[in-house]
Amino acid sequence: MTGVSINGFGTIGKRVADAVSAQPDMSVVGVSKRSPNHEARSAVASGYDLYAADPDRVEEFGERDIPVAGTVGDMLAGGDIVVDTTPSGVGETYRDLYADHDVDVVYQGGEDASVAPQSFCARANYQRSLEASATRVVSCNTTGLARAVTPLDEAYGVESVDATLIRRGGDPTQTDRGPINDIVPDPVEVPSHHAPDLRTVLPDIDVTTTGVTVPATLMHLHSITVSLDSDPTASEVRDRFDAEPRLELITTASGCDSCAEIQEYAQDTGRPRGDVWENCIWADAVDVSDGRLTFFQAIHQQADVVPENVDAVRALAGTADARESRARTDDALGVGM
Ligand SMILES: NC(=O)C1=CN([C@@H]2O[C@H](COP(=O)(O)OP(=O)(O)OC[C@H]3O[C@@H](n4cnc5c(N)ncnc54)[C@H](O)[C@@H]3O)[C@@H](O)[C@H]2O)C=CC1
Ligand SMILES: O=C(OP(=O)(O)O)[C@H](O)COP(=O)(O)O
Repeated sequence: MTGVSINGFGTIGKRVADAVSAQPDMSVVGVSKRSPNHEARSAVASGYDLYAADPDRVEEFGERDIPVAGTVGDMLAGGDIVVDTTPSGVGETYRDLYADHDVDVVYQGGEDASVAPQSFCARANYQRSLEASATRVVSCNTTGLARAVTPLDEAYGVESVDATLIRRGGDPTQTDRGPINDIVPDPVEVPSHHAPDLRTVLPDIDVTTTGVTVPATLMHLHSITVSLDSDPTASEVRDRFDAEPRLELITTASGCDSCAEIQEYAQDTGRPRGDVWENCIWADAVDVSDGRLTFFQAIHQQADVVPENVDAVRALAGTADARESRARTDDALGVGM
C-alpha cells in the first residue's frame, strides 16, 4: 500500500485525494490547507487527516472547529509520496522540505519543467518516471495533446502537429479571472508555452501551438491539425481513438454538441464534481485529407490530470508498468463515459 500525502487541497488536490483513496493499492495519509475555509471543512468531512500548511495559522483552524493533525512536515513523515498541488510556483519552494523527509514527489504543470528530472503523461512516457524520486505531470492542455498525439504517432507516424488552444479564462470559482468580454491571444507569442511543454514528454514531435483565452470556465477546446506520415481514413482514425480509454468519441447524435452539454452529461451520470477525465473528441469532426488529420477535442482542465497523477504515484512507487497502472486507475475511477 503506497501512502500518499496531498500538499494543497484545492481544485486539483481535492480531486487527486479522492482519486487516490479510490485506488486499492494506495491510501491518503493526509491533506494540507493554508486557510481554514470550506475546503478544509470538506476535507475533514471526507475523512481525511488535515494538516496546516502554515504553522502560524494552526490556531485559526481550532477557532473554526476544524481539527488539524499537525503541520505539513508531520504529514510528510507519515507517507511515501507527496503529490504537490500547491499554486503554480509554490511547489518548488517545498523542494527542500520534501528532500528532508525523503519522500518522492509528484509536481504539477504550473511548476517550471526543471522542478523534476522529467515530466509525465501516462500514455506518452510513464517508463521515464519508473522508480524516480520526482516527476511533474504536464498541464491540463499538454496532457490533452499528449494523450491524442501518442497513439497517432504509434499508428501512423506524426510529421507535425498544429494546435490552436481555446483556453477557458479561469476555473468556476476563480471570480477574479477574465476576460469577461474579450477574446485574448494568450500568450501573444508563437508558439505558446504548450509546445515546449509537450516536448518534455514527446521530445521528437514537431509541434506548434497558439493560445486564445475566452470568457468561459467550463473546459478548454483544442482545434488540432496533424500531418501524418501515412493516409488513414477518418473511420480508421476514429477507431484508433476509440481504442484509447482516456479518449472519448462524442457523437452528434448524443446531443453533446458543446462543452456545456458534455459537462451536463457528466453531472447527470453522477460523475464526482461533474468531472470529465477523458479528452472528448467530436467523432463527426474527425477529417483526413491527403494525410492531414483535423479534429476538435474538449479538455476539462480540472479533471484530465487527475488519473495522470494517480499513475505518476504508481510510476514513482514502481508498483506497476504503464499499461497495468492506467488500467487500474481507470477501473477504480470509472473512466469511459
Ligand atoms: N486548475 C486547473 O485547471 C489546473 C491546475 N493545474 C496545476 O495544478 C496546480 C494547483 O492548481 P489548482 O489546484 O488550480 O490551485 P488552487 O489554488 O485551486 O489550489 C491550491 C491549494 O494549495 C493551497 N496552498 C496555497 N499555498 C500553499 C502552501 N504554501 N502550502 C500548502 N498549500 C498551499 C491553497 O490553499 C489551495 O488549497 C498548479 O500547478 C496548476 O498550474 C494543472 C492542471 C489544471
Ligand atoms: O490551462 C491550464 O494550463 P495551461 O494553459 O498552461 O495548459 C491549467 O488549467 C492552469 O491554467 P491557468 O494558469 O490558466 O490557471
